[in-house]
Parts: sequence; C-alpha cells; structure tokens
Amino acid sequence: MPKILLFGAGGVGSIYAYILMQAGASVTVVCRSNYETVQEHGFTINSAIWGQGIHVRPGVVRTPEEAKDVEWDFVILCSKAMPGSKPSTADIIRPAISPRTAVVLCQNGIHIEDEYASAFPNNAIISTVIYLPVTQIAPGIITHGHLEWIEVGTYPHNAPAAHKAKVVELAELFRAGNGTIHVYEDVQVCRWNKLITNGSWNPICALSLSKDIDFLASSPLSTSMIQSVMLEIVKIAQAAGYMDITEKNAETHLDRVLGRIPDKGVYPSMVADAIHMRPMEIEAIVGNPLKVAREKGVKTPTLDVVYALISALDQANARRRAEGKS
Ligand SMILES: NC(=O)C1=CN([C@@H]2O[C@H](COP(=O)(O)OP(=O)(O)OC[C@H]3O[C@@H](n4cnc5c(N)ncnc54)[C@H](OP(=O)(O)O)[C@@H]3O)[C@@H](O)[C@H]2O)C=CC1
Ligand SMILES: CC(C)(CO)C(=O)C(=O)O
Repeated sequence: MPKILLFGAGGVGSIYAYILMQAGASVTVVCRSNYETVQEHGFTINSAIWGQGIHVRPGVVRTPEEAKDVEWDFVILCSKAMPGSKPSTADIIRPAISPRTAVVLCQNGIHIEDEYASAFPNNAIISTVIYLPVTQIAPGIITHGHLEWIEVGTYPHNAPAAHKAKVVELAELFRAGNGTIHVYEDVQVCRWNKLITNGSWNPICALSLSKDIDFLASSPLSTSMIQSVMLEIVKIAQAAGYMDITEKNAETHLDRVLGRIPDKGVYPSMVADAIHMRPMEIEAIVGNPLKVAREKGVKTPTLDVVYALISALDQANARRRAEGKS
C-alpha cells in the first residue's frame, strides 16, 4: 500500500486525498488552519460529479516534521505556489522526504519546479497541471464543480527511467481511485496551455471579485480584455519555444467558460485569497511569465497592467493583515 503525504489540505488537497484513498493508498494530510476540524470530522466533499456529503477521513498531522518517521512514497504539494517565500516550501517539507519519495507539485503557474529539483536533486520531481474547480468554503467543507482531470510528467522531461516509473505508479493510483489522469513526455506544454486560463481569469476575477461569467457580462470591454491577456500568454509561450500553443488554445479556454453560460460562473482559486486577504499566487501565475516575456522581448501591455494592479492589491492586503484587519 503506497504511503502518501499531502501538504496543503485545502480544496485540491482534500479531493486528491479522496481519490487516492479510494485507490487504497494510505493517505495523511498536513493541516494548518483546518487541523482541529479535519482531525475530528475529516473532510466533507460536495461534488457536482460524485455527489453530496462525501466523508473522507485521512490521517492528519500538523507539520511535515511530525510525519518524518515514515518513508513516504509520494509527498504531494497542494498548497499555493509561492516561489521565494521564506522559509521555502522545500525546506518546510524536507523532514518528510526520504530517498524513495517522489515530490509531486499539484500547483498552478510556470517555472515552479526548480526550487524542489535543487533541494532534492536525487528524488523524482513530478509536475502536474490540474483542472479541478474546487473551494474550501469552511474548514473541512469542500465544494467541487464539474471538471476533474490532471496532466502529469517528470521534471525535467528527460528525467531518469526510475523517475518516469514513479509517474506511471502515480497514474495507476489515480485511475484506481476513479480519477482522470494523462501522462505526458513533456508536461511543460500543458503548463503553458493551462496558463492561458490562470494568467487571465485568476488575477482579473480576483481584482474584480467576480466569477468568470459575471466578469464577462460586466462591461462591453471585458471579453476583449480577457482575450488580450490570453493572446499575450500565447505569444510568450511561443517565444519560449512552445510553438504548439496557438490562438486556437486561447479560443478553447474561452469557449470552455462561454459554454457554461447561462449557468453559474466559477470563482478561480485566486478570488478566495483576495476575499480573505491571503497572499496570492502572483509570481507563479503572472510574474514568471512576464519575466519570460521580458527575456524574449515580447510586448505584454494588458498583462503588465494586470500584474501592476494585482501586485498592489496583494501588498494592500498584506498591510491590512499586519494591522490585524480581516
Ligand atoms: N482551487 C482550484 O479550483 C484549483 C487550484 N489549483 C491550484 O492548486 C493549488 C492549491 O490550490 P487550492 O487547493 O485552491 O488552495 P487552498 O488555499 O484551498 O489550500 C491550500 C492549503 O495549503 C495550506 N498551507 C499553506 N501553507 C502551509 C503550511 N506551511 N503548512 C501547512 N499547510 C499549509 C493552507 O493552509 P491554511 O488554511 O492554514 O492557509 C491551505 O489549507 C494552487 O496552486 C492552485 O492554483 C489548480 C486548479 C484548480
Ligand atoms: C480555472 C480553474 C478552476 C481550473 O481548474 C483553476 O485552475 C483555478 O481556479 O485556479
């Protein structure tokens, strides 16, 4: 029975605990603000796909340090990606990493893997791209929408065969737990593709405190603003060498949202962080792509404005947190 430690027991972490436990894995989650609730009651998942009131009771610890006596097969990161945070997430999870552990990144954004590849140079690093609209609406209470699939591959793409075998092992587990998983030789292409959605909707909906469909309906300029950001991301991806990312990908991402009208819209994950004044994944999702744009000489006028505004909001929220406001 594989032993899995999930770090970051929010929306994504709780759903993956559910899938992997259904596969028969032994799952422990690292909880922070929701520790007492999850320890006592587990998670309750209300899913548009699997049904309401699903109870999930993984093992619970407060820190990776508490989990250091087990040789984990997989440590799966489902916390927000915060490159450059101090202490680094790699240092926080280090006590739980043994030579056999594969480190799995279930996080949005690009260029987030190096921190882990440098910290754990001999371990398999598995990078994933997640389509899973999910929110922890109260401690341990999870709402999940209509999508569920994950794309995976090693980091770097030409990792040793033993690391590729860990990807296959993870894929088999997801399938055994009725999850939908696709293995890629180079998952970075998938990251750039998903960035079209996250680099546009996440900060724009966070800035406007809107669901995606509500933002589109909010003014005659909103659709073209989303399209401009999506097309700028396509240009950055191509300049970075990902020529398979084209305007067609941007169209598909926009169509996925337009296809939900007139149903309810979705709050991208960054909105909850904006509302609750938590740090937002700005560098992983917007800053890192802009660094590539600058290196490659790609003009990104709309994304530049989005970055300036979302960074200012993030800093305003940090000041309000420091003043004890909630
Ligand atoms: N939600 C979604 O719809 C989707 C999210 N993603 C991506 O998946 C990743 C996870 O997102 P999501 O599940 O929404 O995030 P959440 O904010 O719901 O959960 C993150 C969890 O990580 C915990 N955490 C952070 N730092 C620590 C720490 N030092 N020790 C213990 N726990 C910690 C948080 O605890 P605490 O409550 O104490 O802060 C929180 O429970 C992100 O990269 C996101 O962009 C991808 C696709 C869809
Ligand atoms: C757009 C979505 C919901 C896709 O799963 C997402 O990635 C996010 O909210 O961060």
